[in-house]
Amino acid sequence: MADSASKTSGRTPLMAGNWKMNLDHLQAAHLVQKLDWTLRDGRHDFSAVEVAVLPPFTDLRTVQTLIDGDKLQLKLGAQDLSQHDSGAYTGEISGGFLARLGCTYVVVGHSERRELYGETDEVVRDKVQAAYRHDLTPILCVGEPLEVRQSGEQVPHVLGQLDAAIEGLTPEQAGSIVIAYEPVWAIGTGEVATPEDAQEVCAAIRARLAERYDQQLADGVRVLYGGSVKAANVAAIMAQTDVDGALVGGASIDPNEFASICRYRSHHGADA
Ligand SMILES: O=C[C@H](O)COP(=O)(O)O
Repeated sequence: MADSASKTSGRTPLMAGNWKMNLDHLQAAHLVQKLDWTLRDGRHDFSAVEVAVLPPFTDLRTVQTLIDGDKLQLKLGAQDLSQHDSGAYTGEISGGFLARLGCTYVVVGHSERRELYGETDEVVRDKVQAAYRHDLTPILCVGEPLEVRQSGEQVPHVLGQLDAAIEGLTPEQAGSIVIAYEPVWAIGTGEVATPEDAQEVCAAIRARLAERYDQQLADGVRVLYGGSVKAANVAAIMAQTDVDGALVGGASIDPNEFASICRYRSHHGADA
């Protein structure tokens, strides 16, 4: 069986839970403790499959305290950051603040930010740059809306977003980015892309990185899939050559379901 346990890419899969605007800091503490307990109980190997939680800003301090205090192996990230570092930007959050809170990752360019808050490709590019200024790893989201998919233009659409967002990155920066392919029509709809759909676009993303940088760099970049990922469908998606993890929304606020997603290899009998 061509499951992910047989992948030889050398890329460590990443399962990142984007809680979106769910769970206050008390609920966050409960979820993280339950998630950690469930993963440890299943003898999860965090070095084989990295696990990150991306809570709302107001939960970050609480989750950081738990991770530090209890020596949890979960990674922490935020869902957005300002393109600016400091100053008169009411309501905004600097990447510097996130770094001080122990964040490793920050989501940039999620389709909900692009659609609901008017984030343009230029803003996304500036936020990617801001993330690197603060030693945060961007999880750059790209993906096509339904009408683009229906017209068969998903690859050029996604590559256009990618090109705009990585403009000006050094090879060192580009080599550490995480890219999440999230078809907009699959987000929160229960309509997951087929594994072949996910593979087509994830492979095109990697090929574009190889064109712009080099093959070795592209081979090291993790490309995630996001959109209605659940325990029941994750193994088939992860079996695709160019899919290196998942950006999980709804299913990530259920600790049992998310732990099961993180342990997707065990669905095929391999220990993860
Ligand atoms: O960031 C996560 C994605 O938007 C996917 O969300 P979903 O798993 O609820 O479809």
